[in-house]
Amino acid sequence: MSAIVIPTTKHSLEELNRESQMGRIGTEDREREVRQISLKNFESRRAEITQHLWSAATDIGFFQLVDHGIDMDEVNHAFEMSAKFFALPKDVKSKFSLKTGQNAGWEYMSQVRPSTGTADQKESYQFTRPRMEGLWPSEDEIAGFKATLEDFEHKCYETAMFVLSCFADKLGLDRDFFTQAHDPTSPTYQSTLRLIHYYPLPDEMLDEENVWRAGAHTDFDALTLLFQRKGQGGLQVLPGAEAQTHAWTPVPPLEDAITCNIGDMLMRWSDDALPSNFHRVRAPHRGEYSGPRYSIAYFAQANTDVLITSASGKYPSITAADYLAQRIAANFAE
Ligand SMILES: O=C(O)CCC(=O)C(=O)O
Ligand SMILES: [Fe+2]
Repeated sequence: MSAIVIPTTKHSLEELNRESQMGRIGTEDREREVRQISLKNFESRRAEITQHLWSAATDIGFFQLVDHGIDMDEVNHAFEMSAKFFALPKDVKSKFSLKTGQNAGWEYMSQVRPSTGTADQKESYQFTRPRMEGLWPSEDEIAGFKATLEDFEHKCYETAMFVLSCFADKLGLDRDFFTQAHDPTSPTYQSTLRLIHYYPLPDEMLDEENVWRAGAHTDFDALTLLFQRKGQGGLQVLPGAEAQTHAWTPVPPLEDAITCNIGDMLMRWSDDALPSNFHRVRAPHRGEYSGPRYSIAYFAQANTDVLITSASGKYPSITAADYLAQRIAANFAE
């Protein structure tokens, strides 16, 4: 049995030290429930929805939004664009390579998680509104790509802001506190839409121990919205408070649901009232579907000039720019 590499680098952020401990395979726990929350008639049901969101967020930390108002056609369309992008030849995709530290552009096999010390078996394309100069494929390369992504990103933004406004109510903040902190019209906006393509796993890699589609991590952001495809499972969650059990719960890949989780930025901001959670995408086991897996994530992360403060003083204040820069540096080599 080959040993799993557990990186021992000491980081200045507490969350990175936590993450470094999470690389082992562990076990499965199918008892935890990933709740589904309907956003139907959300304006008139706001109080009720807020209770459901808060309860799920402070319990398992992952929940799935249904009746969320983003049409299945739009979701399918975004996934079509994603498939077209990743199907481009490598030398074309290289024209749109990730700008260092910027969360914009294309990368492949370059994200090394502090938990596993090995590259995720994936490629991804990040869309961060103010940083896209030179990073869009032309209309000849993929017709409608830019317009589709811009539109889809905005729908994600609106959904994320609704959820965050419910949390703001519970935290005793102004309802639009987080909306102001994520202003998409500002050049300091740094929320990101990420298209992800996990490579098919060749037979000989199926039994290898330290092969991950996405190594265990918590998200850097305030709130993540994730779109999955039917039949393309592998996402697993582990609530932070139960991290020492190393018992992971599968998150079903429901096509019509948006899977949400709290990120570290919101955990700091809420003084741990809203806990971020570990999650990962494990490699398929022998006998399971091992073809490609596509997902799309929207990361709501406060604008660069926003100061993330902790009312209790538990965490030192840090700008959202510095916070993300440290997290990105710990995941991507220069
Ligand atoms: O692809 C997935 O299901 C999860 C991706 C993820 O956790 C991430 O990119 O942060
Ligand atoms: Fe994640």
